Amino acid sequence: MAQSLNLFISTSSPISKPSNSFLTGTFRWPVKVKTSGIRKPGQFPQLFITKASSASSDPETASAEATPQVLVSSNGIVSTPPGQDTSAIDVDAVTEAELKENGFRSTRRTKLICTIGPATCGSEQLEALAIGGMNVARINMCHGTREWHKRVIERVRRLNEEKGFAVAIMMDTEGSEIHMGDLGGASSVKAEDGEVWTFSVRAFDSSLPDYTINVNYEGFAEDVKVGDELLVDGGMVRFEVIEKIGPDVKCRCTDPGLLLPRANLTFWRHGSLVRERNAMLPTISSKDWLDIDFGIAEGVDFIAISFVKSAEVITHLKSYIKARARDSDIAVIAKIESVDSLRNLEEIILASDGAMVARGDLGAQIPLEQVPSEQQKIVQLCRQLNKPVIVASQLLESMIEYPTPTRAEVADISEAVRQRSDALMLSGESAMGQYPEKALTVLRSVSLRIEKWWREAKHHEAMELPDIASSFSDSISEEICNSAAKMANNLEVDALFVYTKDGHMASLLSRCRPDCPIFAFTTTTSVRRRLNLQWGLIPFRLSFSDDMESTLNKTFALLKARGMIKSGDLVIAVSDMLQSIQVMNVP
Ligand SMILES: Nc1ncnc2c1ncn2[C@@H]1O[C@H](COP(=O)(O)OP(=O)(O)O)[C@@H](O)[C@H]1O
Ligand SMILES: C=C(OP(=O)(O)O)C(=O)O
Repeated sequence: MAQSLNLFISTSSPISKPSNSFLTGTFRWPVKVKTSGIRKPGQFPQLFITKASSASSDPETASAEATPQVLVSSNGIVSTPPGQDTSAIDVDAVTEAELKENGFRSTRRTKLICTIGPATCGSEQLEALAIGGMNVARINMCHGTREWHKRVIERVRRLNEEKGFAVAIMMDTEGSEIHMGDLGGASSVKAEDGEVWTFSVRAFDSSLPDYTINVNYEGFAEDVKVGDELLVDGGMVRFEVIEKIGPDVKCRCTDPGLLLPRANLTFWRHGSLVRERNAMLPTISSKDWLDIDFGIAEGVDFIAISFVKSAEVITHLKSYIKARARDSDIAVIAKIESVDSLRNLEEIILASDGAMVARGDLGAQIPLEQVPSEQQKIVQLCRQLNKPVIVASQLLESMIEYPTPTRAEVADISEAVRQRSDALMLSGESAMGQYPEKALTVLRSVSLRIEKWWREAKHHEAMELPDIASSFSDSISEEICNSAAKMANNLEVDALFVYTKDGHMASLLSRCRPDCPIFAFTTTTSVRRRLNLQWGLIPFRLSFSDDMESTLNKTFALLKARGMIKSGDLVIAVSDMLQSIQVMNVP
């Protein structure tokens, strides 16, 4: 008889215990729980443990003994008497089309995001990144035209369709930040120590005069004062303001470095950030709204909002998205990169679908030495509140120019992985660097190594995960996922399976950061892509059949075909999809 332990939570509807149930454990049948009226009886999430069939991929040699016992009814009880079911895992249960659609194989837990720019926008380059582990492609609306971004989105979508990837698209808005203009077509310009440059709000008709930088903020010349310090790209290059002449501001370079097109500008006075009118600018500019319309029309998976100051802007954007596209499940990511966003951190994260620690701009707004502790705080808070979190910027800055990372960069990546952030993001390294694929390889191999070390050393965190459920049925999901993840670690099972409609239960499992991989099965392509941002989730899209057993067989078959599980593996599965499971009334 197959190794099988089934844990069910049923409604209090009057049902009797069937004679041949598999119920084991410390609870009594029927388990009485009060229904909140949110879900109908029989629609509760569910947890069970099963053992992968010892059947080889050859159904001829399949053993009925090892058939997974997955037996459910709408009232939450097992059926199919032991020994009667002889169906082994059938590799034919999964179609060619489904195999092709689900080509994704990595069990790396930390997800990787690549900003797409001139160095990576071609189909072949995008495919190389997808093969190299890119889970999400980020397009930054601060650069390039909408037509350019549209072509990138089309290429990524084609790649997903033709090669079975689930690369999600994240559109990042420009926001109302002060930034430099284009550099007259140059991809970068070096500013040397002591050189005098002019920062001007003037619109130049033809090409920019030498040593001149255009600034996008009308009030710039009025706001800065002689003696102010001007930081480009969060301090990568520094200038001192030496003279103001009408719309022109003359500055001397004090810390040399590379000026990149449209780099962010901040100015400091007597060691403090000057926010003044910049702080009054709207979070979402009129250009951003047009970009957001573009993102909605293109069906991007995530919209990242720059310089979020409060939760209201996130709530406002989410209702706008719903009004524009009723069925849209675009997730909104808050970029934490300003003093205001730190001040209102918890309410912003609660209102958002995820957050980004945008260390580039954050490091220009708070002292650099505070960035690591803020990063840790944001990562932990996001996990507690069950929101995916991205650590971004300068992870491999030196690889924009050089083929190998610095030791300090490797240590920085390791720390973000050790903190269990959901995702790491490449910016200039992949957008315009000389070694985008190599940079991605470094992210991948460092992530894998630290994750492995963490598991081997049995570093289970004792992090307190607060209850976050807002309804009774959500509480059930949360308890099941917490228990399943704990059980998975204690029993050292090989995988967690989650069958999920909207991804919620998958994210609850991910939040626990269990040791084993989490295979997440959903029926929707967009949910699959969205889950691809979250720690430890390996998302697949499949159509489910009416009975859970054949769905389970199908998922085993898919994973076997992909070489991701093997016969005899022990699996814990949870599901929030009982609605679609066949009703089998218990006599
Ligand atoms: N779509 C694009 N077109 C041209 N250059 C880009 C694009 N996206 C990114 N880049 C380049 O990569 C650099 C780093 O990207 P990113 O961090 O997203 O931008 P920024 O820090 O300027 O907001 C940018 O400064 C820019 O030089
Ligand atoms: C990711 C960031 O934002 P952006 O690239 O838009 O400046 C950052 O500032 O770290």
